Amino acid sequence: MPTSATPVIELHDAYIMQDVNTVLQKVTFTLEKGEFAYLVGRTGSGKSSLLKTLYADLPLPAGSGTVAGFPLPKLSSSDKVPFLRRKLGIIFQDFQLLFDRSVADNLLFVLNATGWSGKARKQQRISEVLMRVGLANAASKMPHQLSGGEQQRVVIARALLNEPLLLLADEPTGNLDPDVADSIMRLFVEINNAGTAVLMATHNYQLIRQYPRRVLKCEQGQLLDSAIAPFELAL
Ligand SMILES: Nc1ncnc2c1ncn2[C@@H]1O[C@H](COP(=O)(O)OP(=O)(O)OP(=O)(O)O)[C@@H](O)[C@H]1O
Repeated sequence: MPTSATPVIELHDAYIMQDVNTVLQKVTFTLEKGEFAYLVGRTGSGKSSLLKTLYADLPLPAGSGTVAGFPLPKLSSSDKVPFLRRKLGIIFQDFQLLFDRSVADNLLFVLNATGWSGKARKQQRISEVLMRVGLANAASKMPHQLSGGEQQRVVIARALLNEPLLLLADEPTGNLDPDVADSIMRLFVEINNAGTAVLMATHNYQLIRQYPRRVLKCEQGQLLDSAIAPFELAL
């Protein structure tokens, strides 16, 4: 099991592949516990593919890597994927809420799927995460009664249910207007300040300038790292 000094992500000479095509090669980087990094790069440069590899939706065919202490090679085809996913919070641009049930039931669905028991315990956890994202009064609402920003907060609450070590976010502010994007970003900063590592793919350079952090950039099949060699942010 990981110790407190174990990074949450460790990739060494990793190959990120889509089918038979190499998207990124020789990817080497480490994300420490509680660290925050952006993931940038042009459309099609490999951000989503890298994130998918990290949550074992794509295999790691060459190189080595661990996420939350789980070795990635061969993991995507094993029955251990759910154990990895319980250590992660995964947030996509399109919210993927279940629109046929309330906010509380969306969260309950995940608690039930991840082995929680005890009605009172589950209600308590749902209240806690909704409070955390500033939606204490939204439990009984249906997703369509919420704004886009509020729906994204529910998605973030859902990702926090199992106290993840790491949040992987793919364009979490992509469909939101600038003010709402800023409030979602502040929420990510708060969550990160409380100790959860965050890797966030984004095209929003304004947010990066406003909340400067380490930047990983997918470019021409490689991953550049601002912590090793600073680069211009412009696309
Ligand atoms: N399901 C798939 N099957 C085959 N190739 C894919 C698949 N998804 C993406 N690709 C290809 O992999 C490459 C990287 O795509 P990826 O979605 O990782 O880029 P991205 O940087 O996340 O782009 P965007 O900013 O548009 O989301 C692209 O060439 C893309 O066409």
